[in-house]
Amino acid sequence: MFVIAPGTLVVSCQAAPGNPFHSAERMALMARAAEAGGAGAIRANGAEHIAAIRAATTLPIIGINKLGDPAGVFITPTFESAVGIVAAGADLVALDGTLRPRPNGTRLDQQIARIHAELGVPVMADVDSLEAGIAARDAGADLVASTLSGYTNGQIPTGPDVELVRQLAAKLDCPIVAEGRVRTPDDVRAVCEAGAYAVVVGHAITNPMDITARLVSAIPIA
Ligand SMILES: CC(=O)N[C@H](C=O)[C@@H](O)[C@H](O)[C@H](O)COP(=O)(O)O
Repeated sequence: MFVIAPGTLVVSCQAAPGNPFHSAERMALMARAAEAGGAGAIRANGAEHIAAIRAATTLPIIGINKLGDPAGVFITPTFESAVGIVAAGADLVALDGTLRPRPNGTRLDQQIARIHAELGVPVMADVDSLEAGIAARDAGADLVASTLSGYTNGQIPTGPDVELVRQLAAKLDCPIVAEGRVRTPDDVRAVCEAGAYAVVVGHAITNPMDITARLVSAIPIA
């Protein structure tokens, strides 16, 4: 049971501190707007925002809890960080599934096993490579997502990692979720043709600052 249906567009309703939309109420409005537009699920960060979104929509929620240093493992890095988001209403927990060292020497397979056993929800591993995806599936992940591709080394690419989605879909026996820099209908088609089970879109829908900056940067300098 994967919580999200095949062919779902998931809208990531996140706003970091410093973003004028950084509040639970505003993220709940984003979730309602996403639902009205046809989204089939929401991705959200932190117990407070998830609780507000849970009260505003019946859509499934992929919950995360960003903690610690963004240069390392910071998306739901421990079992403990998953407890509050499930209590707040998350139906599925997403967590860092890269091969990087985890906090306090914890192991991915142990974290996933505890989430399954004690919280009773499926787990989606956010990975950055085929190798990490294979390891995360072996560790018990129910779904694998391309979320962290482009963020763990070097320069951040402009578009989604369609090739990683294709490789994960060809190799793994679980749903593959395309996430990260999906911005246009062509991007959505490309990741779906590559084998994505579902597609997560964040900034291109829920971050007006990012949308504005991209359009401003397209204005020719006089
Ligand atoms: C790398 C990282 O921290 N990704 C985060 C994961 O939750 C979010 O900041 C992204 O917005 C989300 O993955 C959706 O991606 P995009 O906003 O590119 O559509």
